[in-house]
Amino acid sequence: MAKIKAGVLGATGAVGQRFIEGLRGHPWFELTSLAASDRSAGKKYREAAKWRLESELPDEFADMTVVRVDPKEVDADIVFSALPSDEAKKVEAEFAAAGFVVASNTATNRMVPDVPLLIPECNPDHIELIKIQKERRGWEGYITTNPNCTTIMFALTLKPLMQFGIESVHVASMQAVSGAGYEGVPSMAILDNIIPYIAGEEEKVETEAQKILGRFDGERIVPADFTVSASCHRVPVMDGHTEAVWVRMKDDPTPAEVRQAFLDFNPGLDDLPTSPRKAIIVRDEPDRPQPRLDRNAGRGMSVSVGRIRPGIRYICMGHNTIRGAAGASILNAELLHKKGLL
Ligand SMILES: NC(=O)C1=CN([C@@H]2O[C@H](COP(=O)(O)OP(=O)(O)OC[C@H]3O[C@@H](n4cnc5c(N)ncnc54)[C@H](OP(=O)(O)O)[C@@H]3O)[C@@H](O)[C@H]2O)C=CC1
Ligand SMILES: N[C@@H](CC(=O)OP(=O)(O)O)C(=O)O
Repeated sequence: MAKIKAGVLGATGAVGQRFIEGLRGHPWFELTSLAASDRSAGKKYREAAKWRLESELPDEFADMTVVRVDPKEVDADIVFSALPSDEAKKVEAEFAAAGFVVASNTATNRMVPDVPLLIPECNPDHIELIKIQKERRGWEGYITTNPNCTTIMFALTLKPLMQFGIESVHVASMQAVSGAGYEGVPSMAILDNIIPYIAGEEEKVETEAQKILGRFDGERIVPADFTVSASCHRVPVMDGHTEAVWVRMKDDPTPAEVRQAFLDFNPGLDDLPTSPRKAIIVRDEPDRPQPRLDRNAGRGMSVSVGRIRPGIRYICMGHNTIRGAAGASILNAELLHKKGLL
């Protein structure tokens, strides 16, 4: 089978680099185009990007020439978007209109009614929106999105709890510095410190999960009927968002029932290459999960949960630039391919 040609928009950035890492040697996708700003276009990737991951910059991409973020310059069937939101707003629709499948990691289109906000383990049926989106807009291509990196961790853990009738969720996040990009938080601001504010984050966290866990009624997504109240904080951790979660449920399950629901959760995505063997990993030690020890579980795609207590209260944690960003988009693209939409 010929591989599907993939491009990365914003390929030189923090998330762009994770895309390159995640697409290297992918069995279905071949990375054919690396796009970034005019500052980088025309340069070899190794000159344009400061490679900041622990893995080596793959040789096969180091000498690729970076192109501009322009549908006429990008050679691909699908583009993974890791652009700043304001730039994404301008160009993602242009790419979709030009016939590209756009798997976007940016906030720009997530809450647009005819754009699926996907977590394959939670709402694979929401891809039905794609047909509606294409008809409405008259596009050859289409846009899908993945959630904010804080939303995705707790939304995934809520999926197996939906059976108990979720009424309200409270979440307090402890977010890694990589979520803000390499130059996002100065070291003098975050070392020996916690910053109890992340611009725009609580608004996203308080709305996205209801769309993800909502019901597709044949025309639109009817949001899930629970409230989310969030408090978001930046902590001096490199990678891995940790979240304290309180969930009130109509059936008032015990911690043992909640633990069992997490253990039983099997979304049946074993045939997708980026899918972890376990989407949710239950840690029974009293002091887990921890970002340094648990963020790479399932190659960065598992969400670890622990400290399940009456209330119901628990901690969840996952890798913010893999499960929370590039890995999430790649998993979405794999779902689209499996469903014949790519
Ligand atoms: N799912 C999630 O929650 C997460 C999402 N994100 C989102 O992913 C996106 C990328 O974040 P991150 O990688 O940290 O950002 P970076 O600042 O590290 O990278 C930005 C990338 O976009 C390119 N770029 C910047 N401005 C322009 C422009 N005007 N035209 C074309 N390309 C441009 C840059 O190219 P150059 O190097 O040439 O300047 C670079 O490749 C953001 O929207 C961010 O919010 C990030 C983390 C997690
Ligand atoms: N706000 C997240 C990362 C991010 O960019 O989120 P979004 O994709 O919703 O803009 C963080 O700082 O950790």
